[in-house]
Amino acid sequence: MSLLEVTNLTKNFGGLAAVSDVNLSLSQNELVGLIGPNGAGKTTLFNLLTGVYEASEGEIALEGKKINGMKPYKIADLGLSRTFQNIRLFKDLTVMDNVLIAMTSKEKESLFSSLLRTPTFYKKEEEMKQKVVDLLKIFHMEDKVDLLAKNLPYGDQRCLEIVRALATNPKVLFLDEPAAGMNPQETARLTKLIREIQEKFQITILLIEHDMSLVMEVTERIYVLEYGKIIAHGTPEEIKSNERVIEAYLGGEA
Ligand SMILES: Nc1ncnc2c1ncn2[C@@H]1O[C@H](COP(=O)(O)OP(=O)(O)OP(=O)(O)O)[C@@H](O)[C@H]1O
Repeated sequence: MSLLEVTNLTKNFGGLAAVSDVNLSLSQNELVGLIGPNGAGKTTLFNLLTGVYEASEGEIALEGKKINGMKPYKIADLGLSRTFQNIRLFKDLTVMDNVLIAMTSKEKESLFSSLLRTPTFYKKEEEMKQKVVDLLKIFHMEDKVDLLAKNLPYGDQRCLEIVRALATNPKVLFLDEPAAGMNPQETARLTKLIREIQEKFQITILLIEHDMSLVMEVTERIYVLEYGKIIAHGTPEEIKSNERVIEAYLGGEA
C-alpha cells in the first residue's frame, strides 16, 4: 500500500481546472519531484494535499484513509507538513521560537496545558528545545538559535522553514521551491541537505522545484504537470529525454 494515494484529483477555479484528474502515489521513504511550467498547478496541488483547498473531485488517502475534507491542522497532525514558496517565518521571533511554535499540537498541549511549572514541565520544555537544536545542527545553524529570523541570511531563512516543517515529525514533507532565490552555493548545499534529511528521518518528500539540476540530482521519480494534468511520470533519466516534457517544460526550445 502506498503512503499517500491521490486519485482523480481535480480543482476548478471558476472555469479553470488548475488541477485536473491527477493520479499520484507516494511510497514510504522516497524523494519524488513535481515539476512543470509556471501556472501548471503545482502549488494548487500542494494546497489540496494539505487541506488549504477542498478538492472539486477526487480523493486523497493517507495510509488508506481518506483525508480530503479535513482541516489543514488535522492533516498536519496526521503527518503531512509543508513549506511555502514565499518565506513565512515570524520575522521578529528568534530561530528557537519559530521552531517551537511549529511543533505539533500534541507536544504544545502537554507543554502549555501544564499551568503549574512542575519538574515535568521543565523537562518537556528542555526536550523540545534540545530537539530544535538537533534539527538546527543538520543545517549547521545551531549557533543561530537566539538570532531573530529577520536577521538570518536568506538561505538560512529558507532552511529555517524546512526545520519548522520537520519539527512536526512529518511522514510526508512537501517542499515548495525550497531553493527559490538562493545563490548557486546555497542551492548546492540545500540539494545535499534534502537528501540527508530524507535518509535521516526516513520520510517521504515531494519536491516542487524550478531548478532542474536540483530535481534531477536528488529525486528518484518525477511527475510533470502541465495545465493541471500529469503529462509524464518517470525516473529523472526518462523525464530528461521525454519529448512531451521537453516541449511543455522548455517551450519546445530544447
Ligand atoms: N485561488 C485561486 N483562484 C483562481 N485561480 C487560481 C488560484 N490559485 C491558482 N490559480 C490558477 O491556477 C493555475 C495554477 O496555479 P499554481 O499556482 O498552482 O501553478 P504553479 O504550477 O504552482 O505555478 P508557479 O510555478 O508559477 O508557482 C494558474 O492558472 C493560477 O492562476
